[in-house]
Amino acid sequence: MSTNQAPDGPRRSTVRSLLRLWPYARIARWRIAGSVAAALTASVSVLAVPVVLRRIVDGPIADHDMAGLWPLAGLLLLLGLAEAGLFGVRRVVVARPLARVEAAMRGDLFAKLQRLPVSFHDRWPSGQLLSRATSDMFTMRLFLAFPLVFLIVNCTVFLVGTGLMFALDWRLALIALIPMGPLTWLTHHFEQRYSGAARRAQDQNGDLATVVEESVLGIRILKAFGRHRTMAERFAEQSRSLRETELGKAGMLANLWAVIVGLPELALGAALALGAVLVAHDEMSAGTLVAFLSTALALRWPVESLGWLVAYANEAATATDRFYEVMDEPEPSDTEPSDTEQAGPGPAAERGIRLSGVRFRYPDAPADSPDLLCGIDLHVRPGETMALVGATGSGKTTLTALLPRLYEATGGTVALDGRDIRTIPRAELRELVAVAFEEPTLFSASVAENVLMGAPAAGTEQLAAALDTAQAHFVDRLPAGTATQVGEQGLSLSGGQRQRLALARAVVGDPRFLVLDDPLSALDVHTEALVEQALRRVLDGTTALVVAHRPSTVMLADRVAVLHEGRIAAVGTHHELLQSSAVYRELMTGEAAPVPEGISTR
Ligand SMILES: Nc1ncnc2c1ncn2[C@@H]1O[C@H](COP(=O)(O)OP(=O)(O)OP(=O)(O)O)[C@@H](O)[C@H]1O
Repeated sequence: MSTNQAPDGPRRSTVRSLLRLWPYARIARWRIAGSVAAALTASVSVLAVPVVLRRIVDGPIADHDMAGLWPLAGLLLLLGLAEAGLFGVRRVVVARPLARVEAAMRGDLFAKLQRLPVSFHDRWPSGQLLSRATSDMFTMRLFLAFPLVFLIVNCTVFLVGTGLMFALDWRLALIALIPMGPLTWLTHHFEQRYSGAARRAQDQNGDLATVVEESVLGIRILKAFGRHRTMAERFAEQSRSLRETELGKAGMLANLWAVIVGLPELALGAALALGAVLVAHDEMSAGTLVAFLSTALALRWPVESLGWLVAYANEAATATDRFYEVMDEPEPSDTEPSDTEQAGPGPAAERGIRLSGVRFRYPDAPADSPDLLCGIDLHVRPGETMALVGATGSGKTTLTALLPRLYEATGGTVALDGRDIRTIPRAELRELVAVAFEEPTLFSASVAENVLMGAPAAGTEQLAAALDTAQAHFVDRLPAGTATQVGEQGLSLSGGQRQRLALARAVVGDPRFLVLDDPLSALDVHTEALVEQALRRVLDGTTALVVAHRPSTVMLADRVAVLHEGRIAAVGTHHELLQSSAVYRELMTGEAAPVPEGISTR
């Protein structure tokens, strides 16, 4: 799916999208209602001004009664103060709870991202997710704080003010309202066009975040290859597209604004001219004309604000859509096992890891390509270490990712100790199977926190043992030992050091099943030998599948499985396979002919 395009299909309804904010907005419903009440009272007090003005003009001013003027002038002042005070109250009432709403939405989005399968993250650029968790959240919060309140308040004020104008003089009111028809049509038309542009801008914002993130994370490569200029150009281009979309939005809004402001002014001018004629013919009092004028002026803001309120509502609806595009993603099912399935390990023959007829293809693989894995049958006996070898790109990493259900097999079954992994609760499965990938990922946390991620309940002794197994003694020389913070993604450590910490993380929980994806690839020969020695002890007590590229890693295993063209082509010991499997021989030695007995393959 393209994540930087508005989804196709029927045009979405702004109102329906905004209604989806309710589950979160309800956290602050009373505060929002209080805010609406305060703003409404303030606005209605503004509408009381023309009524008082009429009394002043037709009363004390017409009668030259100064004594009668002061109380009414005092009332005007009070109305002004009430309006200012209530608008202040509105801001205070709503600010804090809306920060809570935003925090709740962001928390749910983050939790959802953690639960979504790896295949989702393969599809979605991280910048798109980042912008949904930041700028979109801000847009939604701001909408609840201001535009939502003003949409309700301004519509109410408009209706009350219109009623007041009709009560003052229906002829003038009719003239003043003539522009409403064209304005309604125009706003509807604007909303349709603006929503497309708003979506485009928010998606482009996400793309821009992706470029920034990639260039920051890949800064070493960019510098080393002198590609920072190319990246800067890419950034400038994305930034230009975003600017053009934003300018387009501003242009649309400016055009609407010109009509929204201009048309009512013309109508008001015509109403005033008629009013002046009526006053001259004594068919209307001067006070009524003043009151009508000030009512019409008080309605200017509600009408003029319509453009940006509709625009902002649209942005918030788009942000809501983008938020729910992630929240609505189906999560992998975590089937609760039945009693029989929970009964524990199956028969002895079924113990260990068993893959039967396992098929797999990536969702975005070309339709005419064969499955990457097309019928894998493999049994790793309990306590056995099985090495998995195969040409580069043959699917070894993919196969290992099926065990902890990072990807779901598209056919066949994977069973651990006789239990289909789809029936094992995910949390339990992740405890049973520990993994270390070729690309070791560390987090901005201490060494200890990174390693203990593999077994949160483990103590310092297990931590030390795991570091020892992984030959990660370099930790002792770090400034604060295991409490040393490793930089973002562990970039302050060398590749080999990161790999050893990842290995320690995999073994710290003493897992029942261990999956290692070429765990020693970044180590020098000396360290590799030391890690191998220690690893041998760990592998003795566990059932393991180890992806191996080099004979030295293969030597850790009891048996070797050869992955070739989506199937297990051969299984046997290293020496057996050197004799019997041409594919294996070629992989290990680069030669297809049998290797004479006694010749080392290292
Ligand atoms: N997330 C993904 N989405 C789509 N295709 C993928 C994805 N990950 C890997 N592939 C493709 O699947 C194939 C197998 O990849 P995999 O990483 O499993 O191979 P491998 O045998 O581990 O390779 P290597 O020995 O180089 O590590 C490759 O052709 C790769 O392009």
